[in-house]
Amino acid sequence: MSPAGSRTAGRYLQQRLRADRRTLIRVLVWTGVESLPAFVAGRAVALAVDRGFLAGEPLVGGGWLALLAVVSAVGAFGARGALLSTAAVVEPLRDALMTRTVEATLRHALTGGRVEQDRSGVARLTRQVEIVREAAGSMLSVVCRFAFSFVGVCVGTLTLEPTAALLVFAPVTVGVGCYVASLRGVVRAQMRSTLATESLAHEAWRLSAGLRDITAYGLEEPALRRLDDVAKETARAETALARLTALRTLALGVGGWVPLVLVLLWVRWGAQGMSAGTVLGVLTYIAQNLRPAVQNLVQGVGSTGIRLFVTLGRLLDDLGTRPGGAGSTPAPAVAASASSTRVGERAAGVEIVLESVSFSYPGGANDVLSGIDLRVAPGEHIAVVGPSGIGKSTLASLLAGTHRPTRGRVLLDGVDVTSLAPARQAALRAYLPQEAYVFTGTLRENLGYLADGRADDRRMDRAVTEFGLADLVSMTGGYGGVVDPDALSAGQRQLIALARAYLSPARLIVLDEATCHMDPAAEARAEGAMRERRGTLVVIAHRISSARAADRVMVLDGGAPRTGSHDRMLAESDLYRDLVGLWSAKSATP
Ligand SMILES: Nc1ncnc2c1ncn2[C@@H]1O[C@H](COP(=O)(O)OP(=O)(O)OP(=O)(O)O)[C@@H](O)[C@H]1O
Repeated sequence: MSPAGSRTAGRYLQQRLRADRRTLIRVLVWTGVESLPAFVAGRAVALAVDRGFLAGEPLVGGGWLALLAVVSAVGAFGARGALLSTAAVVEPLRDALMTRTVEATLRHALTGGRVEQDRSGVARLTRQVEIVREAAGSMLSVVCRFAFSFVGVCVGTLTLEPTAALLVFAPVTVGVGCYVASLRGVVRAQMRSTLATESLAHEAWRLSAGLRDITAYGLEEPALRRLDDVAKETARAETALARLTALRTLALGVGGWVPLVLVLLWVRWGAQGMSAGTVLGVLTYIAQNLRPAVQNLVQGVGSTGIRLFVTLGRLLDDLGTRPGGAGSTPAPAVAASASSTRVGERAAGVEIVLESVSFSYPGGANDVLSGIDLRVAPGEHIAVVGPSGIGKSTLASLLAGTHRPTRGRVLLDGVDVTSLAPARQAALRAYLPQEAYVFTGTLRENLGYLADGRADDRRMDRAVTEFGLADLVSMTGGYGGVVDPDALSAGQRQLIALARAYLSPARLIVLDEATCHMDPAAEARAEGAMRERRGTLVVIAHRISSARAADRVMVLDGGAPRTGSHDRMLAESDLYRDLVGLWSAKSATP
């Protein structure tokens, strides 16, 4: 991602919106209809109170409220139109990005690129395109709704009491204005933080890959200094981002709460002879319409908006600056492991759906897992975290079909996993528990055990490079050498099991702490290779690096599980924050 990425993204979005003005106007018209209640709500409440209920005319009061109900129904109809017209803006954007992705891939393939690498890259870019589509739709709705609600509230309040309108208009303009002005900096800080995190991963990877040479040449100190510099830059970038993100709360406070406080103070001490209906009307405008609109705007722009700019910036960077770049967007740590060694035939991902899944062990008094709902998209990479004994391994075995839910269903590509014949199950998914299974036999037999006879030496070479098994191959004297499981370390056994799953045609891989006996560098390398392999990946994580690298984290805490990105879970889940703290402390302990 180049630093100009967000500017490129902004220009691209502007071009797209300008090119389709008519659809954009439709969005505005429908959002206007949707926002009608914001124009009339306070006024209708004021009239209902003053001319109806307080004037002893309940029918008149009821009539005004009924009118408000009708306007709300029209607003709901408008919401439908707004949604459809937003889709009409966003879908062509998605199509255009997809077309560029496919064109770039074909161009690369025709000019001698590696088709295998492109395939995996297209999957990654497709995911990015989907993120852009969702975020662009959401941003368009949020911004248009805020604009109409703000105008509606100002106009409505003006018709009720001009001074109150000023008390609303001024703080919202200041709060939202300052926030919008700070956004450029926030996007830059977000990009800096993303780049710094990636550099850190890259540096750590380089270091671990070259450890032997570093020790041989006595270069430990400069290598550590370099890593230290990158780590410090990451810390600085994260701190700067956190500071700017705090502005969001300030903007919410100024734009959302200050108007309410000012109006209440003014009613108490400044307003002369203001009717009860007018006070209620103004408060209705603020509480019902203005505050939610400000909140949605600030939160939406702060998370979805930034994601949109950062993702689109990266995507355009990859498609534009590297015409053949459709296959070249892995994070550097992954890219390093994704050398020229790719498995020739890649599996497409499995869709996982959990429908109200509960499970208790026979004789157990309570459910270990209760009412879990989850959808994992094909090709998605999800990390499951939670305290010891919460049911992570149980969940893994339910996904693999080795346990049957007490209630609910686990569907793989729409089929109940427990209804699949064992051979079909085994072909669809590879499930690796903590203790890896290695048998007395040749290394070739061990590695190719799940590959259905399709793992030739060329593919095995690739797996060996990906997982750093070269030493083991020399130790056994080649693929034909016999492996003695008792002579291997637990980490070596896990590497063999991982390489075996990697070579299998399984479209779902479930790793239940399957890397727990490896050192962090070997683990990062192995998980990187698994991510590159495409297919759906579920990792029961026991290190922060696994959770950070996943598309989504699922936090099991005994209640309904939460899922979201690493950053989102950090912000939303106390338990996840605690776990991350614990992991960080552990990894810092010598
Ligand atoms: N075969 C079993 N029979 C009865 N209870 C079991 C069995 N296996 C696990 N449990 C219990 O189910 C609960 C969840 O266990 P599970 O191994 O899924 O948790 P976990 O979160 O993966 O733990 P850890 O992080 O320590 O691996 C625990 O209370 C455990 O004692």
